[in-house]
This record gives sequence, structure tokens and C-alpha cells, in this order.
Amino acid sequence: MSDHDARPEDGAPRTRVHMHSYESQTQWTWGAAVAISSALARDLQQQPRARLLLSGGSTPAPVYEALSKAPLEWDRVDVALVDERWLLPDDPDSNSRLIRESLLRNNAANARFESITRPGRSIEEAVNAANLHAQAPPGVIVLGMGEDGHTASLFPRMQNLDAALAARSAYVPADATGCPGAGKFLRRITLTPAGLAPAHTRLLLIRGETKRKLLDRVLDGSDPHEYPARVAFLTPGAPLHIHWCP
Ligand SMILES: O=C(O)[C@H](O)[C@@H](O)[C@H](O)[C@H](O)COP(=O)(O)O
Repeated sequence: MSDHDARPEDGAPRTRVHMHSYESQTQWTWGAAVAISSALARDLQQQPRARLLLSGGSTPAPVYEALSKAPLEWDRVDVALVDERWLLPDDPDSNSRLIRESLLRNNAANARFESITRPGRSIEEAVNAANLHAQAPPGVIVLGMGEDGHTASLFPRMQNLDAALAARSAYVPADATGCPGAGKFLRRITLTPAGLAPAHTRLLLIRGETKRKLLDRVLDGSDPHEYPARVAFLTPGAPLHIHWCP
């Protein structure tokens, strides 16, 4: 693994981004899982409960599976979502389902998981519920980045992107109509920069050469409208640890 500060000339101040590059997916999986579990272990030493926010998508499942084996007091860990598609928690395409199947097993089976959606809940009620839970500040946040430069459900050219970036609440509804990176999941609920800010540990998990090249462009600028993933390092607070492998 090579561990160094990422190129920060225009966008990310050098001290705010740390790049962890691995040679293989196995090293990446365990490197990221150990980084997350170490941060949770530190929290559990100092406070009654630790709070972990996780992203969905196609990238992080192996890390969550490795993390599920970490020897932590998982019954003192609250796991919640960075974002959710407007799908019920059992839907195979929901982020809830991904996290239940990849993380909430082995040692982590005892973690307390908060889904955002629930049968009979409107999207406004779901956002309110997520914001109520968010009154407990997150310790560790795991972000992903799409090939269009989105993170959470903050998509380039999303209709309410300005409002989401400026929101004072931790979660807002997202309307990704017209955003190809959202696929067929246009209605969503997303973490905002305000929700990201309190965490003491921020990770971005990415894989592959396409995202590595995109990352260079993301780190070289400071406009979150072009690449909303920039909120990961532009939002004041903890530095961003990027874990990448080919
Ligand atoms: O629900 C979602 O879509 C995710 O939470 C999202 O923010 C994800 O992290 C990125 O889209 C990256 O996804 P990939 O890993 O599939 O590229």
C-alpha cells in the first residue's frame, strides 16, 4: 500500500485529503475495513455508542463483509445510511438491503441498524425520521463516488442540488430527474454537507482506473456543482481518507 497526500493544488488543501492506494482488491478490502473498525473502536472506548453512516452502490460490499468480522462490541454500534433510494428496505436495489446482507452478519449481526424508508412512510416522513436520528452526530462516514462525480445522492445538475448543498438539516429529499448517474432511482433521500460535517472520520471508497482519473479532476477544483463529490473534502471538519485500488 502507498499512503500519501493526494494532489491538492487548486481544490483540496493538502492536509485535507489522504490517499491510501492498494495493489489489490484484497488489500483494499482489509485496509479500508481496518480503518473503519479502528475508528469505531476508538469511539467505543470513549463513549457508550458509536455511530457509522454507510453508502450503497456497487463498490463497498466486500469492505462491509470484512468489517462484519471485526471484534467490536457491535451491540453498541448504530449503523445508518448516507443515502437511500426511494425503495422499501427489503427491495434488492435498496441500500438497506445491501448493508443488511453485507455488514449485519458475523460479529456485526448485533449492530443496531436504522433504515430510512418504511412501509407507509411518505418521503417527507422518512426524511424527518432520518433527521431525528441524525441528532446523534455520526462518528464515521463512508462515502462512494459515481462515475459522474456524485456522492451520497448529490448528483451533478440535480434540480435541488443548491438547496441540498445549503441545507441546515442532515438529510433532504433528492430529485435526480435528468441525472443519468442516478440510473432508474430518481427519488432518493440524501445526506447533506451539514450532515457530513460532524463526523470525525471520513472515508471515500473507490476502485478502478476510471474513478482514479475522475478523482484527479475532482481534487483539482472547488466547485461542488461540477462534481458534488467535492463536498467530501470541501466541507469543513475531518480530513478525507480515500481508499483506492485498481
Ligand atoms: O445509492 C447510491 O447510489 C449510493 O449510496 C451512491 O452514493 C454510491 O456511493 C455511488 O453511486 C457510487 O456507487 P458505485 O460504487 O456503484 O459506483
